[in-house]
Amino acid sequence: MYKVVRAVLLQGRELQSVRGERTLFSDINLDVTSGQLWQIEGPNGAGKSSLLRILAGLLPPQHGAVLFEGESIEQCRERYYYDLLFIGHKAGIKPELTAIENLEFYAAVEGLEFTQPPYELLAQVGLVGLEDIPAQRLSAGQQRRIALARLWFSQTRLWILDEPFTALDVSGIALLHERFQQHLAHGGAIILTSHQDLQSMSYPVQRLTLRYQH
Ligand SMILES: Nc1ncnc2c1ncn2[C@@H]1O[C@H](COP(=O)(O)OP(=O)(O)OP(=O)(O)O)[C@@H](O)[C@H]1O
Repeated sequence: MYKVVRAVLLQGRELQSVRGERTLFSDINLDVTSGQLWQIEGPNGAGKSSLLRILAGLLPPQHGAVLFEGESIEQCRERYYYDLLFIGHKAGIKPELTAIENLEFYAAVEGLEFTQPPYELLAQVGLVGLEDIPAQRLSAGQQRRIALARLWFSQTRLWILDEPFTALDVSGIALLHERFQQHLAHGGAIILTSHQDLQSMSYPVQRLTLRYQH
C-alpha cells in the first residue's frame, strides 16, 4: 500500500495542444483517481503521446493546466517527479549496458533500493539467462521487458506509460496485466496509451478517445 492515498491524484484541466499548424486537441479534462487505469485511445497522430507528455510535465500545453493533488505540477515539480514514473514509447534503456546494469542505473537515478535481488527481478519479467548481455544484442521485446522491469521495483503511485505492450509476446502482456492489477489494488494509478483492447481485463478501464483533427 502507498502511504498516502487521496481521492484525486492527477487532473488535466482544459488542455490544448498545438503542434506545428495543427491543433491536436482542445479542452481535454481528465480526473485520475487512485486505483484507476486510464487508456488514451485514438488513431495514429491524434495526439496520444503528446497528451501523455503534457501530463508528465515534459511538454507545455498551449492552454490549460495539470494538477497533482490539487497543485499545479509547475509548482510542485519535485514532489510530482518523486511520485511519477514515465516510460516513453522508446524503451529508454541504455543499449551498451546489460539488463542488470540497466536496472542498477534506474535504481541509482531514482534513488531506490532494490526490494529483491536484480537477478530475481529479471527472472520475474522472463529474462533468465539474458541478464549479462548488452541490451543492444537483445530483441525488441526483450529490451522492452528490461524497461518494464522498473514497474516491479517502482515505488511511485502514478505510472504514465506510452504503448507499454509494444513488442511484448503473449506471456509478456499477461505479466504486465498482472502487475497493473497489483498496482491498482494498492492504490496506484496508471495512464497509458495502447491500441490493445483492454475491456476484458480483470480491472476496470477508463477510456479517453482522441479524434484526429485536421
Ligand atoms: N517533436 C515534435 N515536434 C513537432 N510536432 C510533433 C512532434 N511530435 C509529434 N508531433 C506532431 O504531433 C502529432 C501527434 O503526435 P503524437 O505522437 O502525439 O500522436 P499519437 O496519437 O501518439 O500517434 P501514434 O498512435 O502514431 O503513436 C503528429 O502528427 C505530429 O505531426
